[in-house]
Amino acid sequence: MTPRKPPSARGAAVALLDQVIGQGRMLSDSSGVLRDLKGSQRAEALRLATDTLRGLERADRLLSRVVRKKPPLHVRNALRLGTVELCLGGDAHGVVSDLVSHISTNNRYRHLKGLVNAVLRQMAEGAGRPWNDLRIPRMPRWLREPLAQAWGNGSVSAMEAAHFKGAPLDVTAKSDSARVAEMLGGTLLPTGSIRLTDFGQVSAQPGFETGEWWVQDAAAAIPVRALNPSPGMRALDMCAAPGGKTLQLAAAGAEVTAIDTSERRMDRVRENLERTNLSAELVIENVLAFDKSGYDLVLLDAPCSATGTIRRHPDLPYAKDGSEFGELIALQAKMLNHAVSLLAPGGRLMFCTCSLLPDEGEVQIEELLERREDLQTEPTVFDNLGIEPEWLTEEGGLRLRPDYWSDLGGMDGFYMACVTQRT
Ligand SMILES: C[S@@+](CC[C@H](N)C(=O)[O-])C[C@H]1O[C@@H](n2cnc3c(N)ncnc32)[C@H](O)[C@@H]1O
Repeated sequence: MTPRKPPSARGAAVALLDQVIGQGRMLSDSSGVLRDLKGSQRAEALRLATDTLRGLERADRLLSRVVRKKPPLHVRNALRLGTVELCLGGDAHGVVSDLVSHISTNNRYRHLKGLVNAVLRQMAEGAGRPWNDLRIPRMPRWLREPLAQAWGNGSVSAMEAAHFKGAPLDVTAKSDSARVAEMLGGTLLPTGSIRLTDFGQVSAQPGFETGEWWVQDAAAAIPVRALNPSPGMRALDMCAAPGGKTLQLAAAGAEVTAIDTSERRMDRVRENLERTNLSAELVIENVLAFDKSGYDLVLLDAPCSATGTIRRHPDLPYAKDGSEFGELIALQAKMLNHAVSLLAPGGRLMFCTCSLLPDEGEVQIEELLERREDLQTEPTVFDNLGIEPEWLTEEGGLRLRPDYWSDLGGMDGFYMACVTQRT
């Protein structure tokens, strides 16, 4: 029996694209495809798939000029990947021969290897040259339309420019942000996060092993900064995994209970707590069934569309179609009602979602305030945090968007609001 040829990173990247575009599965759910690859090849396959998804619209536009009849998805994805790589300066010989050989090893598509060879050669020889003149890739219509309705076409174009640029790496320091910024050679942002633009493997950076910081987008770090926990406060992190906000609460000295339904994701919280030498009580449970109350601080970082994270997850617009968002919106409303019931008298609730859709942010809080006249928002919690006053919203929340801080490298899209009982 001839030994099976080990998969190449490019071949695996094409399979990842099939999974995202053909099966609606996110890249984070890629362990099956990457199983037979070495660590560095896995990272390479993920990088290639991510770059391709970011430039997909441009690749399709160039390919439509040279391919008359659309080939099957797997071959189209190989052409897309090759086109993006070539247009971004990849080595023509390596890209073309590797993808042709990948297609030749597949009985179903072998007859199309000549097409792959001819098209990618054309791309390498000049058909890919207009790349930089093509428009910034747009989000698919199912997402672009509701966002344009909410924020206007100009803002959506600015968000798309931020998505196309991708994201730097932001970290939160356990204690001394200025010292950690210096140690990592990063920039200290106005809100206290540290931004790295040129970084290698995260776990190889100084201070990672010793737990002096953790990865957390600058926008995601703001809800806990706004809550400003004091040592000894009882804090409930209702949807905690992988634990960025749990770590912030614990680092501030709060007594934290962290809940999540996912055992696998809770393992990440446990590892993060161990690495940073911080502690929290971990509860694996549906938060709607959790009925211990009396918390000074309740943080509800609710499950949502995650449309604020497209800079880092360009697969999202292709893996999703918005059909599950209605269920998420209903769940967020239920969780908000429940979260309020767990507060101690005088306690504060921080609701947040990494979403760009007002239905998962502003509208949730407006509707909560309509349902519960005894509640109010506390916009003053966002004072002196290094954010721009125009990011505050009418109902008393804070709206963050990927096109904000464009000169500093952007931020995730996020919504947050602090809710208290009226006195
Ligand atoms: C947006 S993520 C939380 C991110 C986290 N707060 C952080 O900062 O790292 C949402 C989390 O909610 C959890 N979740 C979803 N439904 C839940 C439920 N009914 N009860 C508890 N956790 C839930 C998911 O497993 C997921 O880990």
